[in-house]
Amino acid sequence: MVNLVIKGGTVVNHDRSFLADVIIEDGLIKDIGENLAVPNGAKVIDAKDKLVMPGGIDTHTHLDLLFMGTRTADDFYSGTRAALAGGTTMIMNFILENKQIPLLEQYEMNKTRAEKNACCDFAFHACVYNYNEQVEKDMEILSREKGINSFKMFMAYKDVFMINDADLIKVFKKCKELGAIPMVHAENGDLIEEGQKKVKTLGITGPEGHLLSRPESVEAEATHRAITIAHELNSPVYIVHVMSKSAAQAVSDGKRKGTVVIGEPIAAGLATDGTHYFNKCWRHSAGHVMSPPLRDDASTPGYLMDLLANGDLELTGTDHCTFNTNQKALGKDDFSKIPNGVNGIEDRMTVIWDRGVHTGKMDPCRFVAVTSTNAAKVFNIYPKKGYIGVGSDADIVVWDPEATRTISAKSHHQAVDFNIFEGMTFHGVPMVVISNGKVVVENDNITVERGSGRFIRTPCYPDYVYSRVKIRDNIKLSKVDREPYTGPVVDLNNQPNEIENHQIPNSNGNFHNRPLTKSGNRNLQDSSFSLGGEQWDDQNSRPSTRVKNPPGGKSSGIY
Ligand SMILES: NC(=O)NCCC(=O)O
Ligand SMILES: [Zn+2]
Ligand SMILES: [Zn+2]
Repeated sequence: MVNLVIKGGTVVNHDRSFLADVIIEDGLIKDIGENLAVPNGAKVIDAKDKLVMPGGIDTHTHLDLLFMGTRTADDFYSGTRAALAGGTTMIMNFILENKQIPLLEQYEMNKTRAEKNACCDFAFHACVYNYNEQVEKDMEILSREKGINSFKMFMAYKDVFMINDADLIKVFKKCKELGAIPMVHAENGDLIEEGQKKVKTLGITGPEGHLLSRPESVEAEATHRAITIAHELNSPVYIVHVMSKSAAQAVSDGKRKGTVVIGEPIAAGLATDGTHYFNKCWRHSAGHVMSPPLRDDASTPGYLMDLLANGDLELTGTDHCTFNTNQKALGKDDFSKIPNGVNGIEDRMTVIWDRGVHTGKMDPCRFVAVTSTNAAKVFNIYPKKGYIGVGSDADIVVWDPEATRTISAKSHHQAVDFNIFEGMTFHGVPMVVISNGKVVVENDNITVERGSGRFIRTPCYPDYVYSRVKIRDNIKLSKVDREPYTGPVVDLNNQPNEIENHQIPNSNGNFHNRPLTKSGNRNLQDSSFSLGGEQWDDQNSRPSTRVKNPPGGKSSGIY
């Protein structure tokens, strides 16, 4: 049965745009073409002068999350309803429960809640806090049987969610074995702890302390570390909420070096900044507290948008994690107790259109790529999602590129009582939103059904991420064929006493004078000269010959 015909609009996909009608039947796109006949009984949506685009996919949400002692203002119902109001038709929510609860149980809890309440389709990312046999088994079941292809680790939130580097490496390796995507919240948790102590010692207790204790370098260092680990393991890595210029630069550098790194800026970081932390109004200032913080370098949003436009950053989420003012007030006397998180689920599409397309930084095709298609590709659900094509899910937004929306907590559909974009006017507004073939938003009327959203499985080994990884794994290092060395070899037990007064490092890298042997030579039998497979030069104590020299003179950075 034909349900809907979208007439006369410009269809915009990530790769091209063209004038066409779109016919929708049973939740799927049935036909696309010019001047299609309207089948009997079909509802017609007039899209003249409008754009017909794949509904947005928000890669990063926290709905119904208990965090820092309190539960988010938005649950799966209010959050997905607001998402649809803004033109987002699918969300990807983090499963983030108390780390004592096994991952599989966390998954079941979240799936039950979402299936009962979500109004749009949803998928999940799981979070991993450490590595052991149980976690390994759960990761296998989640990815092979339960439809989860992404695992997030926190390099911050010390003593709560933070994972150590050794376990982080193990999780990266496990993800690679499973064809899953390791994601990281990249901030140095140990340095944040130091920063918080320092800032509090100065008597700073207000929200500005949040920014001051988490400087850019703390985000950039962890971003660089995560990318380096991925590079050396030939693993992909997904950096969630890239918030600063220097972290974004680390992502760009990683890409240029050939690492498969996906950088995700969020609506907040693309359109507002950390100068708000210095606002005299505590409520206003605390309302912007999130981690990593918005940056007080006011050129940051424009810079992040530039990188999103040129491809260095790949896709967008919101990190929608909302707390009302009375919840933020848990930290009224101590910034480190302010629940972290801001809104965006409803605002993202409009914010990115305005700051990205309306400014001329990106074209509508790139907008579709960064708000929908690239997410579908990265998480392996393309072209079911993220594409206007025959057979794809009918998740569609009819977009008015010229209409404007002034955002306010008074009129938004998010449950939270604060909006970080309060009073800001943006171009680009969804006129009609179609979710699973049903009109759910039309001229500001929202008609959603609690529990109508479906769980979308994200299969492992997305080509978009893994095809390069697989090819590179097949490029084997080979040794250099050469004639064996047949010349003399120094006898270490019978050397002239030429290093008598030199200090040489022991195997810990400490320096000490070696005792002379009876023969008057240094006793070199305990081989302090060999550190980690490297020969050491006695004169200036640095490696002189790399024993494990890679073939062809290549360093380990072959990618
Ligand atoms: N980002 C934030 O401030 N809150 C949500 C948890 C997280 O993603 O770190
Ligand atoms: Zn995070
Ligand atoms: Zn988050």
